[in-house]
Amino acid sequence: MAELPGIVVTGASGRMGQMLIETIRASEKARLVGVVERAGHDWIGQDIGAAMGGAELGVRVTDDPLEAFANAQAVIDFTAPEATLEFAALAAQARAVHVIGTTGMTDAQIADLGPAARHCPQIRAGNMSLGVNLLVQLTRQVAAALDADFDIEVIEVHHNKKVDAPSGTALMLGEAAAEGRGQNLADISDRGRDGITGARKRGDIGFTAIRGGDIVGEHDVLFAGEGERIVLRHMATDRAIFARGALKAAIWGQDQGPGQYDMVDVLGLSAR
Ligand SMILES: NC(=O)C1=CN([C@@H]2O[C@H](COP(=O)(O)OP(=O)(O)OC[C@H]3O[C@@H](n4cnc5c(N)ncnc54)[C@H](O)[C@@H]3O)[C@@H](O)[C@H]2O)C=CC1
Ligand SMILES: O=C(O)C1=N[C@H](C(=O)O)C[C@H](O)C1
Repeated sequence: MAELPGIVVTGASGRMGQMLIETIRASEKARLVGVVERAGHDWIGQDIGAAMGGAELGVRVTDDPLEAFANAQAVIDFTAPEATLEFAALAAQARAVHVIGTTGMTDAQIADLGPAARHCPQIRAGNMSLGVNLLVQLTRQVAAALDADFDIEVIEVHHNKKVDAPSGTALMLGEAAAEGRGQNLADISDRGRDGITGARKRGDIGFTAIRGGDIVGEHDVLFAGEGERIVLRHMATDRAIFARGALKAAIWGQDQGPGQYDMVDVLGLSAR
């Protein structure tokens, strides 16, 4: 019987890193073979299970990603944009599937991921949950069915530690709405209103970001017309939904050639 795919988790001490480690540990379809944290972190050298406050898992936290990736079939990476760029090059070198959940990347940083994907499958999504990826499709359909008499606003709500805005999910939803209208989001995006902004521009897609407490992640797409409103909503109450999606992507990626993929590919959702 073929050995289960060996997976490395980067950003091991993070909110998502720990959730991913738990998810892989509990899975019968993959093995945890490495965990990476940034140099200088307290957990470097410790057993990851013990560092997380539980039983030892026999995997030590390292700050050497190249060494960790060398023996892995997949890398699951929910860290920060600069780190993800470094990991993309190293995953390519190791020919390991690179699953990228990191958000807040600039367009230039996203373009810089391209060369690495010539050597390994690279699966990236601002949200790895089934529910949000379905909501993206619904948003595209509703936007295509309505004209610009309906103002579109994407409202996202997250915990007070989140460092990027709009969220990666909000951008996915905004892009889907723009596609539904046959437009580029960059041309009609309205972000960061403050002061005398003037009336809302017809056809724009607005973004609102709310931060507070321990909220895992909530996204509304509001279609506001004269005398009626439609709201499409996703509410995440458990980070496990993102970890399960990422693990599914890492396993799915074992059968793919080099290239760039997203969760629509992984989940086999209907054509765009
Ligand atoms: N695509 C998705 O479904 C989801 C994406 N995210 C995104 O994942 C990212 C991480 O989110 P959280 O876990 O909440 O953040 P966090 O701040 O709790 O964790 C990030 C971890 O990455 C580590 N890190 C940073 N630079 C590193 C480096 N060079 N080498 C190794 N480790 C490094 C940090 O030390 C930290 O432990 C964010 O961009 C967030 O938006 C979060 C949830 C779901
Ligand atoms: O940082 C988070 O927590 C989340 N980030 C992702 C995003 O930016 O959309 C996904 C999820 O909403 C949680």
